Amino acid sequence: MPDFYQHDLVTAIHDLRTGQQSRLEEMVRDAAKDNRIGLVLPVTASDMRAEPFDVIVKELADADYIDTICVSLGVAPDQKDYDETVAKIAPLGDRAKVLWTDGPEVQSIYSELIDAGIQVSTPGKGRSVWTAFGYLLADPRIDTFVLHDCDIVDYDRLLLTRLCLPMVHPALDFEFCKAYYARVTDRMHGRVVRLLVNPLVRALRLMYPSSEFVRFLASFRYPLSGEFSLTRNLARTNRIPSDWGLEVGTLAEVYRNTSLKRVCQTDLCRLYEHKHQALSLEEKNTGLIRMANDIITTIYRTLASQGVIMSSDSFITLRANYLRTAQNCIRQYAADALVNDLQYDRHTEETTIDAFADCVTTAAELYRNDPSGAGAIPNWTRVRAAFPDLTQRLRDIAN
Ligand SMILES: O=C(O)[C@H](O)COP(=O)(O)O
Repeated sequence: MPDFYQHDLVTAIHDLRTGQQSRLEEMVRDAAKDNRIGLVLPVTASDMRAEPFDVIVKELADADYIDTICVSLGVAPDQKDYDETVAKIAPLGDRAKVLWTDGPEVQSIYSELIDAGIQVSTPGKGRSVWTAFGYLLADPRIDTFVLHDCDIVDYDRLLLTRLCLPMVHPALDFEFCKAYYARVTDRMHGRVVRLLVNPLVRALRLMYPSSEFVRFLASFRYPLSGEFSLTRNLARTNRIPSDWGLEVGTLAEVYRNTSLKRVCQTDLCRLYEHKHQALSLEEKNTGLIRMANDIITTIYRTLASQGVIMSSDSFITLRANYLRTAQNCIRQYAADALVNDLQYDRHTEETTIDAFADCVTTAAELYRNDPSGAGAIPNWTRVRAAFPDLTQRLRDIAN
């Protein structure tokens, strides 16, 4: 995306197509001598067996600037899932370990935490990431934590380089770096970002103009990207939502725990493609509708925690305003698609925003029934206060 526009609150690191991969890697390699990097790869058994994971492992074999790799394996009930993952990552050497979150040892740690009143009962990417952060925290040498998904089609190391460099380069002082990209094949994807989050955040800006958090959210070009890097300190102090609110919830924690000038977003310089979830308008508790509900509820809860009062009337106005804004977005996407020679199914897009408008209302109910949301996993600072040796135990399990 070769433009150099900067949003007001969050620095954008653009891809101006001037940096050579070898040169960028050399910079990361130099910087990583003093600022060690730990990489978290959350993976399910089915993703581990899919082609993108093989490509990722092949590419990472040459990423010698990554000190430690924690493959957090979930949705993997069988011993053979674990054994196969261990075999697959063997080319990465001793720096890479599999943390099997469905395995008996990690499960017994979760039970211990639940007995002590620490909420880790919801399986999913949030819990896998949290557990992997614990594994990395046990090693005091690791300063920067990086995370990316394992279903990225056409993965190449440049993506990793661009996530690491803003964090580790000694001339820069960022504490959190979020990826952005366009999700495009022969059509535009990223339905939740394009058709829900972007118009919803615009509607929220209109209704709550003094909310700096809403302005912060509006500054991200792809607020749902699953790829980000952060300092050890933030990895320790951020709470992690265990549901689909993970990405937006992480932004809320970053907003709370660091200064805005230490936050940036980086263009991963690619048309990013991954597997797609179904959008079933009938099934309210699965796929993209479930994702939408979790995301909106996380936003409501975050606003409430910042003192914003949302009444029944404001939810009615928000829904109406969201819908109008989303319709405007569809007009913009249709124009963009046409000039880029992409397919564009306007009818499906319109049906989708109707379904998301219902989510704006459903999430209001969810929020009213549980305003503070018991779902987030406590941060590692709190957990380590209760269980000082826990991170080391995770390390011992994986080693
Ligand atoms: O990023 C998003 O909007 C959601 O993950 C859905 O993405 P998709 O429309 O590309 O499946």
